[in-house]
Amino acid sequence: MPAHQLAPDIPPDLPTDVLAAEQAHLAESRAALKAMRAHAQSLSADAAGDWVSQQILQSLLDQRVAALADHPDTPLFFGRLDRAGGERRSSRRESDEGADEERSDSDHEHDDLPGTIYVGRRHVHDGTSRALVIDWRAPVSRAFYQASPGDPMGVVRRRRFGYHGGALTAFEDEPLAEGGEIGPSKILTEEIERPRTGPMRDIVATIQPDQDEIVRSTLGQTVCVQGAPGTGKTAVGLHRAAYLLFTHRERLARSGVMIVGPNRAFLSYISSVLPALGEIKVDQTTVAGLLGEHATPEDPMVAAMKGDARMAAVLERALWLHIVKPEEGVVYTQGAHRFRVADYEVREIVASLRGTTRYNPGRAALAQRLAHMVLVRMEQRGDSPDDRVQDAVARSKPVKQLVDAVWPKLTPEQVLYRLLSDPEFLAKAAKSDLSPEEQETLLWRKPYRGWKSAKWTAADAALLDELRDLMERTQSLGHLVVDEAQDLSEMQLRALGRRCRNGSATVLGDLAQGTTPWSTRSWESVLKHLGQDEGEVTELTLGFRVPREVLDFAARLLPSIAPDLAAPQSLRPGLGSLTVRGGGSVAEAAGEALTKEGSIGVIVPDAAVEEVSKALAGLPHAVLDPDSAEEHRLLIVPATLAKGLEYDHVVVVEPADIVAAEPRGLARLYVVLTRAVTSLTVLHDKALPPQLAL
Ligand SMILES: Nc1ncnc2c1ncn2[C@@H]1O[C@H](COP(=O)(O)OP(=O)(O)OP(=O)(O)O)[C@@H](O)[C@H]1O
Repeated sequence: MPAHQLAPDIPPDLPTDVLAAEQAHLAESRAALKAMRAHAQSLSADAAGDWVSQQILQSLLDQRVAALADHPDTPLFFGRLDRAGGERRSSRRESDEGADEERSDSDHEHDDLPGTIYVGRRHVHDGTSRALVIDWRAPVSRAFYQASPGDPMGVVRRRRFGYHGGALTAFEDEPLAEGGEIGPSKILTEEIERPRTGPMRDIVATIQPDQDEIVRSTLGQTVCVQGAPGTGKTAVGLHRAAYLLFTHRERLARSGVMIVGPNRAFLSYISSVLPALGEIKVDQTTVAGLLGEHATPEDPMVAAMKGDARMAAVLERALWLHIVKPEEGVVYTQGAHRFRVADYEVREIVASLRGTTRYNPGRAALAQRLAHMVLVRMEQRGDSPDDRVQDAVARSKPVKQLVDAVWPKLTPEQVLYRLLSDPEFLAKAAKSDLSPEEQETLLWRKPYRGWKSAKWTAADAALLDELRDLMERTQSLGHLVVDEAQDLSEMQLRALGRRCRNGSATVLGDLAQGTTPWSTRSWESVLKHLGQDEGEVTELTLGFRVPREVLDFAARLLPSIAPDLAAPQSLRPGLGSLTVRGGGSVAEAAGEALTKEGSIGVIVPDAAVEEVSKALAGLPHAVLDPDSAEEHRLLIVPATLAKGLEYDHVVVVEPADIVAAEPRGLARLYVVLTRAVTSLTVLHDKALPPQLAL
């Protein structure tokens, strides 16, 4: 076991000379980072030739300066590796597959590394380019997360550092070269146990080996992670984004990386993790943010039907049904001359374009092909028209009129409006893909007066997006991280799939936490609809958030909501963390929680928010508001917004009402019962669901 198993306060048996040396290294690294920042600040964008280039260069320099900021409360390094041999050696030997394809600048500087390296949040070097701290994402840092006595990966000793505020106050050694077992790390446990305040924080210092495997999987690999509540899926997804951006900086700067989460409260909760890791250029959004903020309420049965992947073929037919069989040709007049394209020629062109192009480029191509035929006629007459003439003919009135009549200009809204309001048109588009009853389900009960006044729902947003893509190709990003993916409909998955068509994805979720009527039952199906069939499904099994006692309690719901999943495991026993109270007062429970350290979430049925807020009138509190930057220790959280969030102390009010509020209410209850880090208090006046009865 470690030579120096230490608490974060300076322990009496600490070898002070070793600690002093490490503190000196921290001071030296901080000074070097300051110098790197000063150097970046001194660089001028004036060297760039024109004004636009100057602005671009200046923005790059500003980003570089921002990335080099030293946050005094955040440890600059958290680990050290003493590698076999001790002499300077090359990190090339330790490179991994992904990093071989493309290397960041800082990696080039790692070619000749000292035998002892410090692993931290960013790369720091002194004036002679000696590496003082190495980025956790560099290939050589991998051993910090993966090395074990069974496979030391060339590491003799791993040292973990403990910090108090910004000061280095402890360390703990793990000898790796001597074989045998190493016990649990106290510093690691303390980091995991640290009370939560405010938004989610990064886990770079304590990423576990199985999590690290996912974080460092190569850019081309789509990974799908099934994991029980609190196993670190979200954390892993965010760290993978940071890892990929570091390893493939140039490529991903061009194509982009995006995080898609379940709601704005969740986005606000995770928003500071990537910036803390120096990654400020990642879009974080919700499905609604991506597909359109349409939120007209809708019967879940109808929404489920609209979310079915069979709609894709129906939409495709609906769009192409708008093409009218050409019955006439075109006559183009130039001076005294008339040039004709016959009706059968127009039919041939249309037939050859159909199915070989998206709708809008097809329209443009039809105009150009007609113009080209006119040009051929001109040439046959002895003229020598050039490309400009072809463009002019393509834009001419007779050609435009014919194109509009045969291949009409459309918007996605027009097509969907027609589909949802015209039974005959729907029947034609649906063919045998949808039964008459299913078609009936889709049709608006009360059609809108026109497509412009139609009010769209969240499920419609995915249909409109599908149509938009049939008209014009959607641009693909380099990598997409999709959180809480179990809740997405097949059509939503297709929409996200388009956005990583030429890239890859990290898909995160838990089949047991599916709360929508269209929640998936299998990850293979999710990958299929995402268009990433080759994706690898993997599982995280150890929970970091929820104490065992609480997790075991919540897991009683599993046989009813996800019978195929194994019971989740928790890292932390958390004895005494669970209280179940019949007839207890919410003000009293919240008051008790306020006497302890950390954040408090009072999770209530959505309909009870106001009532509970009144009951807590005597205590400073707020209702969870994703758009407010204000921080409150005591928050009332509507049950439907709790997904992905966590609080030190959770009070769950009236489980029976949470279950009764929606068709997958039991799964919702499982979600809310698994938000607690330290304690869970369940208050009920009504009977608990039978699965939970103690
Ligand atoms: N290796 C780790 N070291 C320290 N903390 C960790 C580690 N992995 C996860 N955590 C912490 O555990 C908590 C749960 O992580 P996270 O929210 O990523 O889990 P999740 O699997 O997405 O949960 P849920 O399914 O409930 O949304 C977070 O506070 C996270 O920081």
